Amino acid sequence: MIYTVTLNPSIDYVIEVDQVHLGGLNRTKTEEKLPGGKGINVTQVLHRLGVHSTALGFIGGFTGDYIERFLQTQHLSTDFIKVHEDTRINVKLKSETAETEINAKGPTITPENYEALKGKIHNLTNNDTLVLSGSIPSSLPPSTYEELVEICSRNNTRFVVDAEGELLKKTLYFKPFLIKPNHHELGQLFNTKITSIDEAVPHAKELITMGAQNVIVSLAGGGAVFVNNSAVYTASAPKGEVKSSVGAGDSMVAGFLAAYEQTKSIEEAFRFSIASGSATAFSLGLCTKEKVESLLPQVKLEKGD
Ligand SMILES: Nc1ncnc2c1ncn2[C@@H]1O[C@H](COP(=O)(O)OP(=O)(O)OP(=O)(O)O)[C@@H](O)[C@H]1O
Ligand SMILES: O=P(O)(O)OC[C@@]1(O)O[C@H](CO)[C@@H](O)[C@@H]1O
Repeated sequence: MIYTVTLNPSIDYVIEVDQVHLGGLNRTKTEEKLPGGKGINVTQVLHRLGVHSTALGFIGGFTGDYIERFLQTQHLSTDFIKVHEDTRINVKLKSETAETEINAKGPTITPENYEALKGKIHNLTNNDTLVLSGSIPSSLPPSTYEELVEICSRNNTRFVVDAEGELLKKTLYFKPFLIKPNHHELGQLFNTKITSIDEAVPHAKELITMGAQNVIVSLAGGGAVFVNNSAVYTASAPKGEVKSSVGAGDSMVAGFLAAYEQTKSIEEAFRFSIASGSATAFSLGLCTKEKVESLLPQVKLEKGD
C-alpha cells in the first residue's frame, strides 16, 4: 500500500486575473478552492490513475474539515492527525503573463502531534511505500524528514522524497527509492544554476552516489532527466497550453509510482511520469488519466550515458 505524508497541507485558492495590479484592487475572472499540499496531490493523482493510497499528515480547523470532506467525497482514503490551529490557505495567482504563489506558514504542530505521526509510520511494513513531500511547518524540527525516513529504513519500508535543500539531502544516506528535485532545487543543492538537461545529468548522478536509488530532475517545459545506477534517460516535455503548473511535480511522482506499480519498468514509469506532469500543467487542477494517456505518445526517451 502507498501512503503519502503532507506535514503542511493547504487549501489552494487558485485565482485568475487578466493582469496583476500591485497595490491596487484586483478582481478575479475565475476562482477555485482545491485541497492541496504535495502529498495530498500525489494521493489524488494516484487515485485518478487507478492506484489506491492513504493520505497521512496534520490537518486542523475549518480549512482542514474542508479538505477532509473534499477528499472523502472523491472516495480517497485519509488518516490525518488533528491539530488545533487551522490548516493554511495558499494563494495561487494566475495572470496572462505569470503564475505567482503565496504559501502560508501553516499551523503549529505539537510534539504530541508529531509523536502520533511517527507512530503511524512505525506501523508501515516492507510491503508499503511512503511518499514524503513538501515543506515542513516551522514548529517541527528541521530533522523531521531524516527522523521519518530512519523509521522507514529500519522497517524496510520503501520511501520517496520530494523536498528542498537540506530536508532532501539529509534523507539520501537512507537510500530513498525515488527523489524528484526540479532544476532550481538541484542547483541549490550544488550551489550552482542549472538551465538545461545536459547540466542536470552530472548532478543527478551525484545524487545517486550520495544514496538515492532513482532520481528524476524536472525542468518544467524543458523536459526531464532520469538517472539510476544502470541507466540515464532524458526526454523533452509534451507541447501544449499551460493552464496551471501547480501540482505538476506531484503528478510526476504519482505517475512514476503508478506506472512502476503496474509495469515494474523504469522506462515506462519515467514516460508516464512526464506525461502526468504535463497533463497537470495543461489543466486547471490536477491531471486525469485520459489526459495523461493522450500525451504519452509525445514522450520519447533518449538513452544517455
Ligand atoms: N510549460 C510546460 N510544458 C510542458 N510540460 C510542463 C510544463 N511545466 C511543467 N510541465 C511538466 O510537469 C513536470 C514537472 O514540472 P516542474 O519542473 O515545474 O516541477 P515542480 O517545480 O516540481 O512543479 P510544482 O512545484 O509546480 O508541482 C515537467 O517535467 C513537465 O513534464
Ligand atoms: O509549501 P510547500 O509545502 O513547499 O508547497 C505547497 C504547495 O505549493 O505545493 C503544492 C504543489 O506542488 C500545492 O498544492 C501547495 O500549495
